[in-house]
Amino acid sequence: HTWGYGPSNGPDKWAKDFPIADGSRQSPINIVPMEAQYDPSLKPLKLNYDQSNAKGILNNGHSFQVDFVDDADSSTLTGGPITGTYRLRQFHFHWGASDDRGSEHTINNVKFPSELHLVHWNTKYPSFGEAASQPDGLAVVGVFLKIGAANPRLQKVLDALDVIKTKGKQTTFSNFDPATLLPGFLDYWTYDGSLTTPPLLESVTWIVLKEPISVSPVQMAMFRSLLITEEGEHPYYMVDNYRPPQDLKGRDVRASFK
Ligand SMILES: NS(=O)(=O)c1ccco1
Ligand SMILES: [Zn+2]
Repeated sequence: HTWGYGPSNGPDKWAKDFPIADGSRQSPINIVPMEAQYDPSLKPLKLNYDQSNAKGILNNGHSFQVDFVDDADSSTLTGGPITGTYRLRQFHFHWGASDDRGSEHTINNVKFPSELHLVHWNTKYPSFGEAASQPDGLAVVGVFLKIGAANPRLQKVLDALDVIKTKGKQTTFSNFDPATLLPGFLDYWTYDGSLTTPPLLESVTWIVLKEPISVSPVQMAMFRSLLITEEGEHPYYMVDNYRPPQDLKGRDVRASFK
Protein backbone atom coordinates (compact mmCIF):
# COMPACT_ATOMS: atom_id res chain seq x y z
CA HIS A 1 0.00 0.00 0.00
CA THR A 2 2.42 2.67 -1.17
CA TRP A 3 1.76 6.38 -1.17
CA GLY A 4 0.09 8.17 -4.06
CA TYR A 5 -2.45 10.89 -4.73
CA GLY A 6 -5.70 8.96 -4.45
CA PRO A 7 -8.37 9.11 -1.73
CA SER A 8 -6.83 6.21 0.20
CA ASN A 9 -3.10 6.97 -0.17
CA GLY A 10 -2.95 10.69 -0.93
CA PRO A 11 -1.34 13.70 0.85
CA ASP A 12 -3.76 13.62 3.79
CA LYS A 13 -2.67 10.04 4.55
CA TRP A 14 1.12 10.46 4.21
CA ALA A 15 1.77 11.40 7.86
CA LYS A 16 0.96 7.82 8.92
CA ASP A 17 4.03 6.39 7.19
CA PHE A 18 6.00 9.66 7.06
CA PRO A 19 5.37 11.64 10.28
CA ILE A 20 7.63 14.46 9.06
CA ALA A 21 4.62 15.38 6.86
CA ASP A 22 3.53 17.44 9.91
CA GLY A 23 7.02 18.95 10.34
CA SER A 24 8.14 22.56 10.65
CA ARG A 25 9.53 23.09 7.14
CA GLN A 26 7.22 21.27 4.75
CA SER A 27 6.60 22.05 1.08
CA PRO A 28 4.94 23.29 -1.03
CA ILE A 29 3.63 26.59 0.33
CA ASN A 30 1.36 29.39 -0.83
CA ILE A 31 3.56 32.34 -1.79
CA VAL A 32 2.18 35.80 -0.93
CA PRO A 33 4.36 38.24 -2.88
CA MET A 34 3.34 41.17 -0.70
CA GLU A 35 4.63 39.32 2.39
CA ALA A 36 7.92 38.20 0.83
CA GLN A 37 10.94 40.24 1.91
CA TYR A 38 13.19 41.61 -0.84
CA ASP A 39 16.76 40.54 0.08
CA PRO A 40 19.40 42.60 -1.79
CA SER A 41 22.07 40.15 -0.65
CA LEU A 42 20.54 37.37 -2.78
CA LYS A 43 22.71 36.63 -5.81
CA PRO A 44 21.59 35.93 -9.38
CA LEU A 45 20.88 32.27 -10.12
CA LYS A 46 23.52 30.51 -12.19
CA LEU A 47 22.34 27.35 -13.97
CA ASN A 48 25.00 25.74 -16.15
CA TYR A 49 23.89 22.46 -17.66
CA ASP A 50 25.68 20.15 -20.08
CA GLN A 51 23.09 18.66 -22.46
CA SER A 52 25.19 15.52 -22.78
CA ASN A 53 24.49 14.70 -19.11
CA ALA A 54 20.87 13.80 -19.90
CA LYS A 55 20.58 10.03 -19.39
CA GLY A 56 17.03 8.68 -19.40
CA ILE A 57 13.34 9.32 -18.87
CA LEU A 58 11.35 7.23 -16.40
CA ASN A 59 7.71 6.74 -15.40
CA ASN A 60 8.04 6.16 -11.63
CA GLY A 61 4.31 5.74 -11.04
CA HIS A 62 3.75 9.19 -9.55
CA SER A 63 5.44 11.45 -12.12
CA PHE A 64 7.93 11.11 -14.93
CA GLN A 65 11.48 12.27 -14.52
CA VAL A 66 14.49 12.94 -16.73
CA ASP A 67 17.62 11.67 -14.98
CA PHE A 68 21.09 13.16 -15.39
CA VAL A 69 24.63 11.84 -15.02
CA ASP A 70 25.76 13.55 -11.82
CA ASP A 71 29.27 12.10 -11.31
CA ALA A 72 30.96 15.43 -12.14
CA ASP A 73 30.35 19.18 -11.78
CA SER A 74 29.15 19.49 -15.38
CA SER A 75 25.49 20.37 -14.77
CA THR A 76 25.35 22.70 -11.82
CA LEU A 77 23.40 25.30 -9.91
CA THR A 78 25.36 28.03 -8.13
CA GLY A 79 24.60 31.54 -6.87
CA GLY A 80 21.09 32.45 -5.81
CA PRO A 81 20.46 31.79 -2.10
CA ILE A 82 22.87 28.87 -1.94
CA THR A 83 26.56 28.63 -1.15
CA GLY A 84 28.75 26.15 -2.97
CA THR A 85 27.88 23.95 -5.93
CA TYR A 86 24.80 21.80 -6.41
CA ARG A 87 24.59 19.16 -9.16
CA LEU A 88 21.49 18.51 -11.27
CA ARG A 89 20.09 15.05 -10.48
CA GLN A 90 16.74 15.03 -12.31
CA PHE A 91 13.80 17.12 -13.37
CA HIS A 92 10.11 16.21 -13.27
CA PHE A 93 6.67 17.79 -13.30
CA HIS A 94 3.43 17.89 -11.32
CA TRP A 95 0.08 18.53 -13.03
CA GLY A 96 -3.70 18.43 -12.69
CA ALA A 97 -6.59 16.53 -14.25
CA SER A 98 -7.72 19.88 -15.70
CA ASP A 99 -6.06 23.21 -16.46
CA ASP A 100 -7.42 24.83 -13.25
CA ARG A 101 -5.00 22.96 -10.97
CA GLY A 102 -1.75 21.00 -10.92
CA SER A 103 0.99 23.19 -9.44
CA GLU A 104 2.31 22.54 -5.92
CA HIS A 105 3.31 26.06 -5.00
CA THR A 106 0.59 28.67 -5.42
CA ILE A 107 0.80 32.45 -5.68
CA ASN A 108 -1.87 34.28 -3.67
CA ASN A 109 -3.65 30.88 -3.66
CA VAL A 110 -3.66 30.81 -7.48
CA LYS A 111 -2.91 27.37 -8.90
CA PHE A 112 -1.14 26.83 -12.22
CA PRO A 113 -1.82 23.81 -14.46
CA SER A 114 1.66 22.40 -13.89
CA GLU A 115 4.98 22.96 -12.12
CA LEU A 116 8.48 21.88 -13.21
CA HIS A 117 11.03 20.87 -10.58
CA LEU A 118 14.78 20.79 -11.26
CA VAL A 119 16.36 18.80 -8.41
CA HIS A 120 19.99 19.49 -7.39
CA TRP A 121 22.20 18.17 -4.56
CA ASN A 122 25.00 19.83 -2.59
CA THR A 123 28.43 18.54 -3.61
CA LYS A 124 29.72 19.03 -0.06
CA TYR A 125 28.06 15.62 0.46
CA PRO A 126 29.25 12.40 -1.26
CA SER A 127 25.94 11.52 -2.95
CA PHE A 128 22.35 12.57 -3.63
CA GLY A 129 21.11 10.09 -1.01
CA GLU A 130 23.39 11.50 1.67
CA ALA A 131 22.59 15.10 0.69
CA ALA A 132 18.85 14.40 0.82
CA SER A 133 19.15 13.79 4.58
CA GLN A 134 20.88 17.13 5.30
CA PRO A 135 19.18 20.49 5.96
CA ASP A 136 21.25 22.15 3.21
CA GLY A 137 21.48 19.08 1.03
CA LEU A 138 19.13 19.84 -1.87
CA ALA A 139 18.07 22.82 -3.97
CA VAL A 140 15.00 22.56 -6.18
CA VAL A 141 14.17 25.17 -8.81
CA GLY A 142 10.42 25.39 -9.39
CA VAL A 143 8.97 26.79 -12.61
CA PHE A 144 5.24 27.39 -13.14
CA LEU A 145 3.60 26.39 -16.43
CA LYS A 146 0.80 28.65 -17.65
CA ILE A 147 -1.75 27.88 -20.40
CA GLY A 148 -0.90 29.67 -23.64
CA ALA A 149 0.84 28.95 -26.89
CA ALA A 150 2.40 25.53 -27.35
CA ASN A 151 5.90 25.49 -25.91
CA PRO A 152 8.33 24.02 -28.48
CA ARG A 153 10.96 23.50 -25.74
CA LEU A 154 8.67 20.95 -24.03
CA GLN A 155 7.99 18.93 -27.15
CA LYS A 156 11.05 16.62 -27.03
CA VAL A 157 10.12 15.62 -23.47
CA LEU A 158 6.44 15.15 -24.31
CA ASP A 159 7.19 13.12 -27.43
CA ALA A 160 9.13 10.64 -25.28
CA LEU A 161 6.10 9.92 -23.09
CA ASP A 162 4.43 7.45 -25.44
CA VAL A 163 7.14 4.85 -24.77
CA ILE A 164 6.96 5.20 -20.97
CA LYS A 165 3.17 5.00 -20.60
CA THR A 166 3.13 2.63 -17.63
CA LYS A 167 4.78 2.59 -14.19
CA GLY A 168 8.38 1.38 -14.30
CA LYS A 169 8.94 2.06 -17.99
CA GLN A 170 12.05 4.02 -18.95
CA THR A 171 13.95 4.84 -22.10
CA THR A 172 17.12 6.68 -23.05
CA PHE A 173 16.89 10.45 -23.23
CA SER A 174 19.98 12.26 -24.41
CA ASN A 175 21.29 15.59 -25.54
CA PHE A 176 18.82 17.77 -23.72
CA ASP A 177 19.63 21.01 -21.90
CA PRO A 178 16.92 21.74 -19.33
CA ALA A 179 18.00 25.40 -19.30
CA THR A 180 15.97 25.63 -22.51
CA LEU A 181 12.88 25.13 -20.31
CA LEU A 182 13.59 28.20 -18.19
CA PRO A 183 11.81 31.56 -18.62
CA GLY A 184 13.64 34.66 -19.83
CA PHE A 185 14.03 36.23 -16.38
CA LEU A 186 15.18 34.31 -13.32
CA ASP A 187 13.60 36.45 -10.56
CA TYR A 188 12.71 34.10 -7.71
CA TRP A 189 11.31 33.56 -4.25
CA THR A 190 13.27 31.34 -1.86
CA TYR A 191 12.49 29.58 1.43
CA ASP A 192 13.59 26.54 3.43
CA GLY A 193 11.39 23.51 2.77
CA SER A 194 11.14 19.84 1.98
CA LEU A 195 10.61 17.26 -0.69
CA THR A 196 6.94 17.45 -1.70
CA THR A 197 6.66 13.68 -2.05
CA PRO A 198 7.51 10.98 0.49
CA PRO A 199 9.94 10.73 2.22
CA LEU A 200 9.20 14.50 2.56
CA LEU A 201 12.74 15.12 3.83
CA GLU A 202 13.34 18.66 5.16
CA SER A 203 16.48 19.19 3.11
CA VAL A 204 15.39 21.52 0.31
CA THR A 205 16.27 25.13 -0.37
CA TRP A 206 13.37 26.06 -2.61
CA ILE A 207 13.91 28.52 -5.46
CA VAL A 208 10.55 29.30 -7.15
CA LEU A 209 10.75 31.41 -10.31
CA LYS A 210 8.31 34.28 -10.66
CA GLU A 211 8.01 34.07 -14.47
CA PRO A 212 6.07 31.08 -15.81
CA ILE A 213 6.72 29.23 -19.06
CA SER A 214 3.90 28.46 -21.50
CA VAL A 215 2.16 25.14 -22.19
CA SER A 216 -0.81 24.54 -24.50
CA PRO A 217 -3.96 22.55 -23.63
CA VAL A 218 -2.90 19.89 -26.14
CA GLN A 219 0.49 19.59 -24.46
CA MET A 220 -1.21 19.34 -21.06
CA ALA A 221 -3.29 16.46 -22.41
CA MET A 222 -0.04 14.64 -23.22
CA PHE A 223 1.04 14.80 -19.54
CA ARG A 224 -2.36 13.35 -18.60
CA SER A 225 -1.98 10.38 -20.97
CA LEU A 226 0.57 8.75 -18.65
CA LEU A 227 -0.58 5.92 -16.37
CA ILE A 228 0.24 5.30 -12.70
CA THR A 229 -0.44 1.60 -13.20
CA GLU A 230 1.84 -1.11 -14.54
CA GLU A 231 1.40 -2.79 -17.92
CA GLY A 232 -1.41 -5.32 -17.72
CA GLU A 233 -3.06 -3.74 -14.65
CA HIS A 234 -6.36 -1.88 -14.86
CA PRO A 235 -5.23 1.53 -16.17
CA TYR A 236 -5.47 4.70 -14.06
CA TYR A 237 -4.30 8.03 -15.47
CA MET A 238 -1.46 9.99 -13.88
CA VAL A 239 -3.23 13.26 -12.94
CA ASP A 240 -3.46 15.52 -9.89
CA ASN A 241 0.01 14.38 -8.74
CA TYR A 242 0.49 17.50 -6.60
CA ARG A 243 0.68 18.07 -2.84
CA PRO A 244 -1.35 21.08 -1.67
CA PRO A 245 0.32 24.00 0.16
CA GLN A 246 1.51 23.33 3.70
CA ASP A 247 1.63 25.57 6.76
CA LEU A 248 4.42 28.18 6.68
CA LYS A 249 5.00 27.71 10.46
CA GLY A 250 6.77 31.02 10.86
CA ARG A 251 9.18 30.70 7.95
CA ASP A 252 10.42 33.68 5.95
CA VAL A 253 10.00 33.83 2.19
CA ARG A 254 12.60 36.06 0.52
CA ALA A 255 12.42 37.70 -2.90
CA SER A 256 15.37 38.25 -5.21
CA PHE A 257 13.58 41.20 -6.80
CA LYS A 258 11.77 44.39 -5.77
N1 LIG B 1 8.79 17.16 -5.73
S1 LIG B 1 10.29 17.39 -5.21
O1 LIG B 1 11.07 18.13 -6.18
O2 LIG B 1 10.21 17.99 -3.89
C1 LIG B 1 11.04 15.85 -5.00
C2 LIG B 1 12.24 15.43 -5.50
C3 LIG B 1 12.43 14.12 -5.08
C4 LIG B 1 11.37 13.80 -4.35
O3 LIG B 1 10.47 14.85 -4.30
ZN1 LIG C 1 8.44 17.82 -7.55
